[in-house]
Amino acid sequence: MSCSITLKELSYENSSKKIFENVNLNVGHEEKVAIVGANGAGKSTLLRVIAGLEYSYKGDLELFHNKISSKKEYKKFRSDIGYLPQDVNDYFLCPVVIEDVMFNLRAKGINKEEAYCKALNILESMNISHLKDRTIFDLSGGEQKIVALASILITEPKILLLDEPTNALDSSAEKRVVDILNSIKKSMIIVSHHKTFIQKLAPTVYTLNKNGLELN
Ligand SMILES: Nc1ncnc2c1ncn2[C@@H]1O[C@H](COP(=O)(O)OP(=O)(O)OP(=O)(O)O)[C@@H](O)[C@H]1O
Repeated sequence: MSCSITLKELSYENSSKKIFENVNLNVGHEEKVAIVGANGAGKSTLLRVIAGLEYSYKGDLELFHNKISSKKEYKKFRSDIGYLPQDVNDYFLCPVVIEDVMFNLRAKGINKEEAYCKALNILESMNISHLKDRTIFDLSGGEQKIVALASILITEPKILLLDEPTNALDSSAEKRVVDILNSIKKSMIIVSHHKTFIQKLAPTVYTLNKNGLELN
């Protein structure tokens, strides 16, 4: 199987305790996998490790069959990874919605007009074009989440790491996110407590517990 993400005997501990251990996982090309588990089981930390935000792990992390053993090596793959954190507040790069959604395209050298058109298209496809000129920090938590998702999807990363993507969304926004994510053919790891959301999206579900990841 062609794997986008491979984890072998991955473990992580911070200064005071072991967060998770014995984590083994293969996520195939365009495969969608969900991870569930109790509060504090380490799901968000695991996603942060895969997203290249935590480096003091033990075991192997491979992206597209390349073993990542340093920050420098991770850099080669950073643009392939779209990471939606559980709390999106600290991750916005611009104060206005349309500017934030355009930002990563502009950073890749795409001209302003093209970036603007693409940003508008994605906001329309997510039914949030009415938010385009709003200040991000005046939006509701659910609106911020869906704007953050638009800012990630616009760059078309090969892998999506989504931490509670429907947290704070109302049912119509949740349905829109399900439809959008179902239409995207990418490798995904979705962390969520929403069982019905997961059922609609990910055929493979693991529980993270003290033994590692167990297939449900
Ligand atoms: N910045 C941090 N500093 C210290 N401990 C932390 C930090 N972030 C997380 N932890 C601890 O790591 C453990 C795992 O947290 P994590 O957020 O990864 O769990 P989770 O499974 O995502 O939980 P939840 O379902 O509640 O979101 C918890 O015991 C938490 O207290």
